[in-house]
Amino acid sequence: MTDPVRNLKSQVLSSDWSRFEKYTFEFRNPEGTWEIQQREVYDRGDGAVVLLYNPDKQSVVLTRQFRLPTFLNGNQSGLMIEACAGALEGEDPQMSAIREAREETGYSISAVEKVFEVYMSPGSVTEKLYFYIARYQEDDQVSGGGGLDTEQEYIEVMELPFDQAFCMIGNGEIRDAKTIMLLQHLKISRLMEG
Ligand SMILES: Nc1nc2c(ncn2[C@@H]2O[C@H](COP(=O)(O)OP(=O)(O)O[C@H]3O[C@H](CO)[C@@H](O)[C@H](O)[C@@H]3O)[C@@H](O)[C@H]2O)c(=O)[nH]1
Ligand SMILES: [Mg+2]
Repeated sequence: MTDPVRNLKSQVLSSDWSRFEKYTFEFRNPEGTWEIQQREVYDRGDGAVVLLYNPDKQSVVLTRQFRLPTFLNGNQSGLMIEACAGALEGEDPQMSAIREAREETGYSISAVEKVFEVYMSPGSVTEKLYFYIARYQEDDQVSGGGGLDTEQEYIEVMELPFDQAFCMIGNGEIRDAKTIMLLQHLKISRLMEG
């Protein structure tokens, strides 16, 4: 297959916590003609998300934390209910999911099950997010979680009945894409039905 892009050039607009670049490139359009395009792209690396679930208790573990971008766009409290997630820190995505579960929720899980890999916002963000689910037991909780103090995360851990969490998608209390995807995955795959 012919490469769809040639003469790719970029200008760094910001390079601080993450990288924001403006790309200019030639794109081979469906008619086979090369045309010049420009796109601004945000690169904050890849991430991993894991939904902890317990079919015996019919429960899931979620987190609640302040998310500035949502506050800037209509979410008055800025709080978001999410499955635990985090940026990959140079490690295997599975290990990252296990580490984030421990840091954010306090649950020490030893294995996760892969669901899928997804580009969450392909028009502007490079991030690929690795999705996992993991069964947990009550005695897997080895600390209160809450995230790293050094990262000023202030994460609240919420253990909820699965049915309640699922209803919270419908009533708008849960409006984070990765979390909705994983709750729906649990439902579709009937993993909560024993
Ligand atoms: N100083 C500074 N700190 C930042 C910035 N952005 C993030 N941080 C800090 O870095 C921490 C990153 O925490 P993680 O748990 O690794 O990531 P996350 O914010 O939970 O992100 C996860 O969810 C995102 C949204 O769904 C995903 O985009 C991301 O890949 C990951 O899965 C944040 O809590 C915050 O303390 C920034 O621009 N500046
Ligand atoms: Mg996180």
